Amino acid sequence: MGLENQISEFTFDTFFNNVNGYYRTAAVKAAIELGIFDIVGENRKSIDEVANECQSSRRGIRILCYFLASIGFLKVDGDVFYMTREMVMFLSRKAPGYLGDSIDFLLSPYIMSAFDDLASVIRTGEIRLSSDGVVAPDHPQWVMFARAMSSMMSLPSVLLAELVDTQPNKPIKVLDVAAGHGLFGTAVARKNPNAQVTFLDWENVLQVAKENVAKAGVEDRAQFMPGSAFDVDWGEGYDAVLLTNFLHHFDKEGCQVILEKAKAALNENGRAYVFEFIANEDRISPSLAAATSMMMLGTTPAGEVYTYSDIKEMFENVNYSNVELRPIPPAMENVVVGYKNSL
Ligand SMILES: Nc1ncnc2c1ncn2[C@@H]1O[C@H](CSCC[C@H]([NH3+])C(=O)O)[C@@H](O)[C@H]1O
Repeated sequence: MGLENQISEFTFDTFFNNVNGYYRTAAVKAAIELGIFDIVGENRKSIDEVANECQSSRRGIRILCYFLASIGFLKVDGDVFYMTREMVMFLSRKAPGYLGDSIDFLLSPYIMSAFDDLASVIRTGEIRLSSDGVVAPDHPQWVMFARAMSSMMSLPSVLLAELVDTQPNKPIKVLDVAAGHGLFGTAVARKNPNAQVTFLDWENVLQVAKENVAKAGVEDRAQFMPGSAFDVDWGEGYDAVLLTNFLHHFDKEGCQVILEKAKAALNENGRAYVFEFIANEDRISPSLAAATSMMMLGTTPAGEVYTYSDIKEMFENVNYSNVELRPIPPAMENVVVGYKNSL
């Protein structure tokens, strides 16, 4: 049963499919680890063939593959399994849109442990992870994030660069805050040969950004600024400040501190670009926005996913002149552009 049906009508299945939701997690993780999506790929494979190729028990593969087909991760025709074009695009290791690496971060024991006792997190308002969870200084989890999640950001980073670099080849100065893998700033540097880009993040995470900057061949136009975005001096005169997947880790006050720092660092025509999962005003769609809020509930002291009106209000509270929502399909995230001064 698809998620849409589950939310439109509560049934017996709704209860058990959600209580047993961890079977889905386990099955998808096992399939990625066993290489099942690479074995099936663009082929049609029988249970015996899959079992042989991944050197696994026939019973295990049979039960797993039928379950994967029941949750939409494989197609089945009798006892032959195959994948749709979309499945191949996201699940085949060699496809550019491959999502499988994200489990290294999303299903890491550290992140999963944040949800061991969610009721107590909610009752006490305190996360189970030590100190500030994933927003603690120099948190090693972000190095893993930068490696595991970068492939998901390669298309969005190119789409955001299109928005940022409106006048081709004009010298511009860009600050990529909480850069992680650094793909967003790197995409601007690749698009515009006269762009200078500064990458800000924890020292350990910047090592990954440096690798990606070198791979893109733009190291001569890259600077690195280690430390906390809340503490370090960002400098000034930037045409663009990129805030990608950062604000949802903090409460509104924290976000406003960041937006205010961005405003002070921008030049008179400068713009801040917030790239985020944005919840619709109903706060239940898109479902990944509501799910990302759950992630923040478990792993950060105060973060959550915001609606466009929340983000607009935060920008307005720190006196940006204009705020505009710019979807960049097919990315699931949206961009909110804040203009320091009127156009
Ligand atoms: N206080 C902080 N100062 C600077 N970076 C931080 C801070 N807290 C968390 N981070 C970084 O915030 C990033 C969030 S993940 C977002 C990474 C990237 N901008 C992307 O859109 O994919 C991680 O790289 C963290 O290391």
